[in-house]
Amino acid sequence: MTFQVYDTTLRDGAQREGVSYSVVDKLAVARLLDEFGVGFIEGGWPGAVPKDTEFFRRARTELELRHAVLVAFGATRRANTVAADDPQVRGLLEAQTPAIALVAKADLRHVERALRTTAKENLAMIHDTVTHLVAEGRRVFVDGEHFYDGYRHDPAYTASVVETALAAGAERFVLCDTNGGMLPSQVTAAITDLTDRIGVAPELLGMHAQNDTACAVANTIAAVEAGVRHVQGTANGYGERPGNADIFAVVANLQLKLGLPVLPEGCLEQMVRVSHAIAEIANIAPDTHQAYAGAAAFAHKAGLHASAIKVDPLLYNHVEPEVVGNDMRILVTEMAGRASIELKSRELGLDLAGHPEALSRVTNRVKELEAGGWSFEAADASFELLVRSELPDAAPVRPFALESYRVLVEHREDGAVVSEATVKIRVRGERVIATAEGNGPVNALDEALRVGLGRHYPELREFELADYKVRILEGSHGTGAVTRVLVETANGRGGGWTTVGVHPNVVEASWHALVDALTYGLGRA
Ligand SMILES: CC(=O)SCCNC(=O)CCNC(=O)[C@H](O)C(C)(C)COP(=O)(O)OP(=O)(O)OC[C@H]1O[C@@H](n2cnc3c(N)ncnc32)[C@H](O)[C@@H]1OP(=O)(O)O
Ligand SMILES: CC(=O)C(=O)O
Repeated sequence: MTFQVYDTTLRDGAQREGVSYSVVDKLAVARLLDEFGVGFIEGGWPGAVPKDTEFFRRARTELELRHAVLVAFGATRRANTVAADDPQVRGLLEAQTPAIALVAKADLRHVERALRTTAKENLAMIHDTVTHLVAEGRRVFVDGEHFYDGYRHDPAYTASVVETALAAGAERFVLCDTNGGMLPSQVTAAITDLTDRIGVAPELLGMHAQNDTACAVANTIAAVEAGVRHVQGTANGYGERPGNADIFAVVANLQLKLGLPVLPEGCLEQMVRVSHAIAEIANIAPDTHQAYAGAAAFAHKAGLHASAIKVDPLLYNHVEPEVVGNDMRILVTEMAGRASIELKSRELGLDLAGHPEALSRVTNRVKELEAGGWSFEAADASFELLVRSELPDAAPVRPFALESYRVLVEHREDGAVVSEATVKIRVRGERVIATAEGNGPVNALDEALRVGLGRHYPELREFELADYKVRILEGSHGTGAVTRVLVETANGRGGGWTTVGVHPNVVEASWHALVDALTYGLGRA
């Protein structure tokens, strides 16, 4: 039986607090999920949510899916009605999707207290709705809401819900951990007990796990290990409350750990791109530390890790990052050893392997500076300048020598605050004095430097101060507080670099970061 990867980013994922997709967003997310190779895309609840109705209407002409089947989601008919006459069920057919997912009550307490109907009528609601939709030519999935809680409370009744749905023609019965309270061992036990009790083939079952115990991915994998062959999840784990099973981690675990080829060839490598693109559309900052897809998923800080990675990257990576479209990165911090510095330098195109003394000097310097509040982790450009200054053949060309700088901040009578900076520098043998105004002292200093250097370095015009971050670091060991400044510079062609400066005085800290930014940028230009 074919393994089914079923995505519900556009339905359950849209139930996450703060997410609100437009129809255009939903179409774009569906295209991305298709590129990732999922087999099913649950697009929303037509008839209940107007945007979802519109999504399915536009999908008919605007979506060309290569891998996925579009699924409309809804509920069984209401109690004591006829499925064919239920407007909500009609809405599902009007979406004109090849497949429909029905949420059905699988916990007797919900039947009696939320639906306020009888055990028997709930089974009839499921049976009638499934047979009606199957007769209309639809593939039907039944999501058994609160399956696990219901199975604990009254296993015989919950098992009869599963039997009713499958007997009515449902393609899969999906075991939902709706409240997300299960642990993997409990999932395994329930599935084993259910299959023993009613003799259902586990391949006919699916798994839908909410993440309230932070076990959604683990619970999904446990279900697969118990024989389930349909998994549901959402991009980046978006979903109601803490979310859903992250479909990227689920699929990667299935392919790379259990050896199940659940995606078409070449699709797993799309993971990072698709994950980040969907985060962008959802307007949620990508989770740097997300397993597999996060920017830090293969980032190594500890010196000992780097020393083994130098021998073989797989000694400290559980898989090769490239298989999910990610990259390994070495972070340079106070925890770096010589191997970290060597590997990071290699990443930047600088070979320190043949310069053991320079390598030791850079390692010691990084440790010293980090102890004083510097941070090179996010400031590759400053790190590169530090390495280059230790390599005779690669030493950075300093574009100017400083004689002095001065910054004034003027609060005028009308409330305007203006900053003015003057720099006195030597550029290619010439003494230059330049003054400029800015909306703050750092902006004024940056402008004054550009005025002073502009005639000799016209390429400076392309550089732009893109971001500026300040952090006050509390003093320790009897030292005063220092200020750390990170400056991000854009090169006007979509690229950029980050530099760092540290000093008790914020202007001086900024000056260091600015000078590094210009030195690095001009060196590259
Ligand atoms: C576990 C999940 O996440 S399932 C997905 C849930 N998603 C959503 O709820 C998002 C979309 N929902 C909606 O737009 C609305 O809730 C609607 C259109 C579905 C229903 O809206 P309303 O008719 O105003 O009802 P309301 O939301 O207050 O209550 C739901 C009704 O559906 C009934 N119901 C709940 N589950 C089911 C079910 N599985 N089968 C049939 N009826 C159900 C409830 O008993 C309640 O009926 P009542 O009005 O007679 O009390
Ligand atoms: C269907 C669903 O989203 C749930 O039971 O959690």
